[in-house]
Amino acid sequence: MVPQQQTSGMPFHRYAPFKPVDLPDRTWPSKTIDAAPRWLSTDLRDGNQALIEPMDPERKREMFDLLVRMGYKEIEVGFPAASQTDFDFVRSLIEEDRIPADVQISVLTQAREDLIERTVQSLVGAERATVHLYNATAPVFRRVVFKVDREACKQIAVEGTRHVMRFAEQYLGDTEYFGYEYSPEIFIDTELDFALEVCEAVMDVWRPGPGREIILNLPATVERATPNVYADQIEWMSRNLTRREHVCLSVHPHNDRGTGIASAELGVMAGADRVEGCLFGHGERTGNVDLVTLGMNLYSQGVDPMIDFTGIDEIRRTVEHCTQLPVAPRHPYGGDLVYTAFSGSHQDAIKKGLNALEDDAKAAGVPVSEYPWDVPYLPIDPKDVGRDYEAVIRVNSQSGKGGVSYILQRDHALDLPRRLQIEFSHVIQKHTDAEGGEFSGERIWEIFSETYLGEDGPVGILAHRSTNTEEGYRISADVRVEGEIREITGTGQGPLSAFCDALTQVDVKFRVVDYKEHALSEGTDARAAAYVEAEVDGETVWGVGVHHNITTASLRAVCSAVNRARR
Ligand SMILES: CC(=O)SCCNC(=O)CCNC(=O)[C@H](O)C(C)(C)COP(=O)(O)OP(=O)(O)OC[C@H]1O[C@@H](n2cnc3c(N)ncnc32)[C@H](O)[C@@H]1OP(=O)(O)O
Ligand SMILES: CC(C)C(=O)C(=O)O
Repeated sequence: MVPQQQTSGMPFHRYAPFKPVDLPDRTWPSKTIDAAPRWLSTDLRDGNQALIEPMDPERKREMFDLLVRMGYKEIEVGFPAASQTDFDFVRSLIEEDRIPADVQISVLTQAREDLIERTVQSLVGAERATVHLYNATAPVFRRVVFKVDREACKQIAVEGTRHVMRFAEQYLGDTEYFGYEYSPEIFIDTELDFALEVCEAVMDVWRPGPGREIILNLPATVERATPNVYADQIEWMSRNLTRREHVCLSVHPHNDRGTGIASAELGVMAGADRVEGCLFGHGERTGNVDLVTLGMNLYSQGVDPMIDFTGIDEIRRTVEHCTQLPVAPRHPYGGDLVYTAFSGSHQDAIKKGLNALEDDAKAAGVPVSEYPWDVPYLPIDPKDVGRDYEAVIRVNSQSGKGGVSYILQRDHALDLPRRLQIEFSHVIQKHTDAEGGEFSGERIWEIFSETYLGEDGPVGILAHRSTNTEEGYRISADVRVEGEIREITGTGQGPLSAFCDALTQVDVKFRVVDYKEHALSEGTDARAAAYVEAEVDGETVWGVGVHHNITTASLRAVCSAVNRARR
């Protein structure tokens, strides 16, 4: 019988389902995103206001410089009326001339006259700046927080906009470009017709037109619906707003349901021109939408995010330092473990994929870094964000031959034949089962060396001399057998068969089943590896030899197989 789930007993009846938007001719589902939206980083405002310990001025400056380096052109730098620290930070950016000419800073304020005046004052001397005004428009806020009806709520926004314009005229005469942003806070819970009415009333005051845009930012202040509902709301607003060509429609998703990314992406498909968020999703509660994931999602689809993520680890470290909060190891694109595979089948496919990529790029005469990426389990090339392949494959008890042999290839250029890969992965498996935990490249090499390359077994080769005549190959070798040094001779078609023939003189019955050799390095210091699969005294085993001389490497591989069979 199929298992039957039981009722949770939790009071789920306290929560109402979200009302869908009546938009049967919605167009966003068939849209694709083929260009980056405008980005606004609110790390220094929404991100900062949600920190356990808000950033001190030094950390704020570090964050600001990082955002500028990455290429953000719109940066919300604070809430200057909130505190002297916030005010002073904005002043320091302006007075110390730290804002590049192509970067627009913005500052947030409530719609209160005294706060607006102080906010505008913080911007004196800025070449480019935006004031961002908000008031909550959702029913529960009108009823509980502000105790106003719709009309009075709208008037808060309208009056606030008038104050912004008046104070800007009074204090910001020298500002080259003064921008204005308005947010009906809790937009997603606001009746759409009312959100539209308030935005229209604000626009009537600001009077957007050519060269005078207005940013209308529609926040999912607390994410409460599936992302398709937000997309419907955005498309509805985009269709119904007047003066749309002078409106920069902006989305500001939070992540309460864990779908902030989808909300932002569907919002852009629905007509948003701009996205507000924070690096690695810092911000109130579960955070603002994560700008790193959004940008890299575009990148992984072949769209230029217009933001530089090449040093993702440095970005992460700086954000961790500034926010004093860790980024989770599984965080998309930037977490420690996100390009790492422990499991055998993943490792196998990645190894094959990376090898194929190299071969295909070589065949096409294109550098690997430019060749179209198509490697299983890795959505992007980790090298594009400054990671190397070191961490891509890591070995523990879940790993198989692909991962183990990948590490030997990566660290020691050993290209193990398939059946040797299988044999050695069983050796590793015994160790991981017994010892647990992760096995480093060094540990794997240590086990490989002990298993195949040790020279202290019952049989060892000390020296060899050979002649190649018309009758065939003749070898004479000094070998150590059970501590005794013997000279043995043999003939064959090559050094390997001649040595096998010679070994019969010391009672070793050796038959080569498979053999492979390859160079490990180039130049005068070149070394080679030889792999022999052999039937020794009735048992099939692999042996490995590594030496500057390829013949010595192959004879060592034979001794390695004999020793393993006798061990
Ligand atoms: C969704 C968001 O992230 S919005 C941004 C939120 N960020 C912050 O609040 C951080 C900075 N804020 C602060 O430092 C302070 O709240 C200040 C300085 C702005 C105001 O401080 P105070 O005057 O002490 O007010 P308080 O913090 O209690 O805020 C609540 C008051 O502001 C009013 N208010 C809240 N938002 C707004 C708004 N957007 N416009 C006008 N009034 C508002 C409330 O109705 C309430 O008024 P009341 O005291 O008359 O009931
Ligand atoms: C001020 C607004 C944009 C905000 O932060 C929110 O609604 O989340």
